[in-house]
Amino acid sequence: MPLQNGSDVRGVAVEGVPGEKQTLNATVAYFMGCGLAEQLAKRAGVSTQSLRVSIGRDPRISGPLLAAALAAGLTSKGVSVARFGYATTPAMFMSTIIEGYQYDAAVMITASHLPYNRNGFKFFTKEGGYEKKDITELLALAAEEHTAEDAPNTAADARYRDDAFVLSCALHSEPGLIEQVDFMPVYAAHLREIIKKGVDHPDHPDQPLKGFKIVVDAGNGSGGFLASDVLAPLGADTSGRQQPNQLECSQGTYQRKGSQFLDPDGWFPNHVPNPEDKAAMIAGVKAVNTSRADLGIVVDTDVDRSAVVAGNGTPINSNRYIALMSYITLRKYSGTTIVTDSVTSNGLTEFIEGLGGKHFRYRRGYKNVIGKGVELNGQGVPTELMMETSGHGAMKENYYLDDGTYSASQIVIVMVKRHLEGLGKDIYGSLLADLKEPVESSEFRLKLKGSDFKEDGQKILASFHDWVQNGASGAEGWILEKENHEGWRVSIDEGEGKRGWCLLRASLHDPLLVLNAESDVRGGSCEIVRQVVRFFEENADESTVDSSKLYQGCSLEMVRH
Ligand SMILES: O=P(O)(O)OC[C@H]1O[C@H](O)[C@H](O)[C@@H](O)[C@@H]1O
Repeated sequence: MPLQNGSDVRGVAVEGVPGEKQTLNATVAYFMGCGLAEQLAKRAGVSTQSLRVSIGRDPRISGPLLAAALAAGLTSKGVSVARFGYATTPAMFMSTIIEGYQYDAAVMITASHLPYNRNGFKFFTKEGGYEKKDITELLALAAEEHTAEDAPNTAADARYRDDAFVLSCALHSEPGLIEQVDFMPVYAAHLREIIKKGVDHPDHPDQPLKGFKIVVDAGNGSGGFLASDVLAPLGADTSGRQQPNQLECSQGTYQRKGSQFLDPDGWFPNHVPNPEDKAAMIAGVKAVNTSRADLGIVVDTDVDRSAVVAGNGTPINSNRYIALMSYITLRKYSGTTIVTDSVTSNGLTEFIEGLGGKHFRYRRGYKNVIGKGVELNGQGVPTELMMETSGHGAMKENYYLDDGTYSASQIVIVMVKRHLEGLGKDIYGSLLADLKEPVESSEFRLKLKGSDFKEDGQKILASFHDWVQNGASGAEGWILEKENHEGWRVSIDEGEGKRGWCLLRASLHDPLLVLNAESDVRGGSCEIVRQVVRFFEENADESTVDSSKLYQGCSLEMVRH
């Protein structure tokens, strides 16, 4: 897809800097590369000439330009660069680990599940993803380079003409330092080994998935290789229906239904690849139902998030996905702690505790969730799984890597092993029977209007705390949860032994307050929201927050289970 004067590369976010959306273009990517060269060389105590960095990208339309600019910045300092083309975020990290490759650092160009015109960089060394402090240091180094006298003098004029800028950089960079590397087949082989070892099939160890139909919905992101290069070579039927009379007519040709949207297309023409997105999950369910598959796998653009669909068509994302991964983890590591984000259902805690595990309900943000797991292990608290309702999940045994591929592989392994034990192919009814789900759940995102939105949001949250604690009218039977790591989660007595909850918190990245509510009774979610409306009417100034969404009726944003 041709780029138009770089207009498509605006609004880039650098992962790891919550709330500070960078307006990056190729010029900035170039300087990011210069900064990265310097930062890594300093850390490793080696010259930039001996550094090796890999760059991958998802199919987002401005990816090639940003990759070229980043590579030009790195090579201008003498760093060797490997360009992988389409890749996934977990694959990029693994390029720092897998023998024979072991790059000093890896960069993924992606904005995860966000639309085609958004971009971000994710940086890795073999120690893991960059933390906020690493990004801050990198941005400072990049900014220094930007203002340095020896910066290419074309930068200023070309700022808004990124393609021209990249071209001029390319002319100055040393092509001998850039190598095109076909890494994804290596990574796919690594994943196949994980599944083979995990299943350890007594009869056909190299084809452990023979006899299973598994379909993938990659949403035209980078995850299509899972069907063709991982599952199919292991013996799975990834196409679905076998009978000619069941083929579906599409655009005049008969096609086998099954895995879908496998080809990378940065415009995401079918649905945004995102397991949190209803359209994406509906598409995954449809693929499983029409192909009568045993399992469906739905991934986001860069495949650090995933969800699955059970053979009976039940979508397993959010709380259900965490529950399933908790079951798998607790079978291997009994009694372990599982860290999740803050909006998980009460039923999930009961489920984890029922299996003998401990649930640490922390904050939103996968980096926060994983970081807490690392911290707990450091303190001697065994913590094997860290997972968000968004589909981000990491296991200690997998380098604490936020890896949707690994989670989905674990589910494939368990399904096959259970089948070998004579327990059938079902992974829903039998494994999640004890997971209590709320009757209703809802989420409302309320805009903070002012320039001091952070402060305004904190003030509103403080009043909400007092409003609940003082038992204000409307908040009778509302009790602040004992552990609150962001905003205020309230446990709500709904009568007859039933309990709902709501959480009011500030969004991680945007000027928003977010209200989540779950209820154990029909109409209960609306009732909770009605009380929160009362709180806003009495305590929040209309000029600082737009709470009108709450009035627009619960029905719009409420999901009935
Ligand atoms: O705080 P919010 O606006 O709900 O967003 C929070 C979410 O932002 C992104 O999607 C991150 O990838 C998630 O890890 C995080 O949980």
